[in-house]
Amino acid sequence: MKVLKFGGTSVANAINIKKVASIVFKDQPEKLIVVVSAFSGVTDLLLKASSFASTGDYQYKEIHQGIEKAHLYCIKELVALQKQSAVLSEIKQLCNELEELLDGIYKLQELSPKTRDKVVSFGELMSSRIIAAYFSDLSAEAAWVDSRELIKTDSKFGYANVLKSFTDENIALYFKAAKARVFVAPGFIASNSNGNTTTLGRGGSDYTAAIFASALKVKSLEIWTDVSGMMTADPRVVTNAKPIAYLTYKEAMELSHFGAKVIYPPTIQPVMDLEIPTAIKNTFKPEDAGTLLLSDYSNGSDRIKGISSINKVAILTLEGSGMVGIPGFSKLLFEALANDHINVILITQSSSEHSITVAINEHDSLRAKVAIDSVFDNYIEKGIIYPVEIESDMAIIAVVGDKMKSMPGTSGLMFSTLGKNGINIRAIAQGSSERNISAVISNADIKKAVNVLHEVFFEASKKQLNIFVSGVGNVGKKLLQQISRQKQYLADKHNVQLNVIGVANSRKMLVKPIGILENDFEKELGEYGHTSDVEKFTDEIIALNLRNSVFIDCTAHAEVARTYAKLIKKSVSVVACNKIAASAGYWEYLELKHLSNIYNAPFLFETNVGAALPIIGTLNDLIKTGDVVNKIQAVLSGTLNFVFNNYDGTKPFSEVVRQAQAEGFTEPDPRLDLGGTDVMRKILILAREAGYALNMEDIDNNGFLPASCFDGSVEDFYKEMSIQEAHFKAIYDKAAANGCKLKFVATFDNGKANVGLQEIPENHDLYNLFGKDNIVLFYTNRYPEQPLVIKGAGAGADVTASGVFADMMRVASH
Ligand SMILES: NC(=O)C1=CN([C@@H]2O[C@H](COP(=O)(O)OP(=O)(O)OC[C@H]3O[C@@H](n4cnc5c(N)ncnc54)[C@H](OP(=O)(O)O)[C@@H]3O)[C@@H](O)[C@H]2O)C=CC1
Ligand SMILES: N[C@@H](CC=O)C(=O)O
Repeated sequence: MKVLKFGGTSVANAINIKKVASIVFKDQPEKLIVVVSAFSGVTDLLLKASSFASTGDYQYKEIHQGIEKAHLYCIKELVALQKQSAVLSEIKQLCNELEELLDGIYKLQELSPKTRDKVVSFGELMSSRIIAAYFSDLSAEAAWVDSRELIKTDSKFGYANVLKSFTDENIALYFKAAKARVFVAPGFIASNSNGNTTTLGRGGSDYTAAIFASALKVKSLEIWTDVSGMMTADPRVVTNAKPIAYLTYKEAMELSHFGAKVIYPPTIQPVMDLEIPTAIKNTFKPEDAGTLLLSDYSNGSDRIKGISSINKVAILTLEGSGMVGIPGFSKLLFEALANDHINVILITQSSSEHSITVAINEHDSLRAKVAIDSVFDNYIEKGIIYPVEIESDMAIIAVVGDKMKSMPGTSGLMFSTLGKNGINIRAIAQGSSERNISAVISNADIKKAVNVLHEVFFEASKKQLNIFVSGVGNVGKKLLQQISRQKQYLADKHNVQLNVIGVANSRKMLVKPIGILENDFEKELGEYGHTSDVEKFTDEIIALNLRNSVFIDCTAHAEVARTYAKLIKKSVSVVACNKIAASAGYWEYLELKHLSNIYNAPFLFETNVGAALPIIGTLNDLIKTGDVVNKIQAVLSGTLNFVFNNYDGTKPFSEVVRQAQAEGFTEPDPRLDLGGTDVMRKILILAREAGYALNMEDIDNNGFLPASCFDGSVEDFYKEMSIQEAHFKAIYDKAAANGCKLKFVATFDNGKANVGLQEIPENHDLYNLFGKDNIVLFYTNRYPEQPLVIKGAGAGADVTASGVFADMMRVASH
């Protein structure tokens, strides 16, 4: 014998009920009990109607009519015409009874739990009658059975307790004598010793099925629903959630208590006691394996089977010296809550016994405070206990799995993952069964928390990186192209999934949680983007609160650089080719590095010096391994190297500069390159990364541009450079006459830094430097005479974008 239960959407309408029939009558030669719940939404409507009636609101009539119409319509859709009249009159009669009951409530304007149970029972009574009539139409072996006659409870209306042995005996006797093969029984409803209808709690149809299953010690119980089993997480929150093939009863109990709504928690106890295999299957995809609940299963090593959460929780903390070492203190606390019917979801007490924290439903929090404070008012008056503190807007996240007790490191992984993602944990609880570790966190973090934990426990194979690019000019655009080209490779070979979620330029910004197509970003930005606003862009990133978020700054804008601290404090990593932050005031630079450490969000800017050349990374490695940098000599401007490599007076100086700009080597404002500011920033960043506390003001700039070039706009700058052509020619001729090349050199020596144009003779390390190349010579304790040299292309959108990309991948593997 088997028990099958169909609920909610499985019995929403005639089409779905036909699907149920195809499952029930498919190759099932054995006896079956089919437990059904009310048609989808009907229980809510019945509750609403009774509540309207009790407040004297005539709308209950309309609801009643709607319910009647829907049920009669369903009969016409399901049952053959010649067999309809019997069931139509049965349902009509039930509808009349229901109407009389509602009229009575309306007249008395009173609704007791007993009457409410009676009203809601009509949902299951009608659905089961109709389905039984339909099944009888399909097979002569089908019959209706009244669960109220068989399942006996106490009189706790709304949530009645089953009188187990009496019920078991009743059920066994009944089915021993019954002749049909397929029995259709209403779920959820039962009766007390006086024959009054009781109910088993919302979702109680699952429980009805389990009661039948355990009373008859059936071979299996099947709970048919609209999902393919219990999932590793709520699929509405985690897109990669997957069905769990096997669960122990205890794991299922933990998951269902903790918000996984697939099975009604009390259902599990009766089947667990008798070790009845229980399958959770999908009516709409019967071919899916679903989830099988067993007492134990030896294969499978997943230490965590699922992640669940409860929202809208408040935590109450009772604290004070008055509770230390006093027996019975917690009893008083929990009695106060119990007396006020307040359910406690989680408890934690520090071993110092100085505080107890409990989590409860948010809507009970004020009642709980009043109840507890009044019990402890004596202690509060004496100042040895503080009044209860309430923290609302909390949520509980739990990881569940039997095997975690035999595998160390589960809680370590859980908490470090939450920590790495900037999720603050307010309280922790782990039952002694070691089957569930729960943490209380802010409600705002719950989606992110479930996703990051799902990623580490179930998707170890793919890490999501959520990318926001500010600045989509030369470098930003190239970066998006590179991401687009490389995405599949990274997903396949490195298990990193790149999602570009936001882009912005100075005019428009767009944040699109489902992702922006990198190759189409200009179109999307144009069509759907809003007016750009640096603050709003970062606020949206923070509000989205996506795991592994990385903000990429490809602008040259100070306002954008000013947002880093705010982002890092929310655990958003920052990758910048914009040099403004790392070359701002020393304390601002240090603050960002410090924040990056405490919030565990990388702040990376390798491209600030020498584009994609591994200069900052190499310097960091030297310092980390104990080397000391004594001197740096470098050519750090791609623009200036290009200009002086290409200028010999045959073409005007200003035109060579224009060419450098057209090639994408210059800053958005080329005066920063020509005036030496860009190189000052770079040597400053190197000195700082080497451990020296320098500022821009500490650097001497031996510039070569006449002061007049800095007046006016960028166009004025180009005009002025043409006017000053003779000045540039003279500088060039003098160097050439000395057999030298012109290089704009940056030096850091003995704690001091300077930049300036130098004539470099042929035998010098800096002489053979072509095109837009950069070179850096590090003189350190380990490299005292022969410096460590890094040389190569030091500017250009493509190389810079690749350096930014590499920093981004460093964030991914952080
Ligand atoms: N080019 C190179 O070789 C290297 C460049 N870098 C750095 O890369 C950065 C970008 O350079 P590059 O791509 O050449 O510059 P571009 O001028 O080509 O691009 C700058 C981008 O920033 C956008 N922008 C400006 N202000 C804002 C703002 N407030 N909010 C959002 N976006 C804004 C611009 O928008 P809009 O288009 O609307 O003006 C544009 O999309 C610079 O900081 C530079 O120092 C670093 C190493 C090498
Ligand atoms: N404008 C810079 C680009 C890289 O930082 C340069 O010319 O080197």
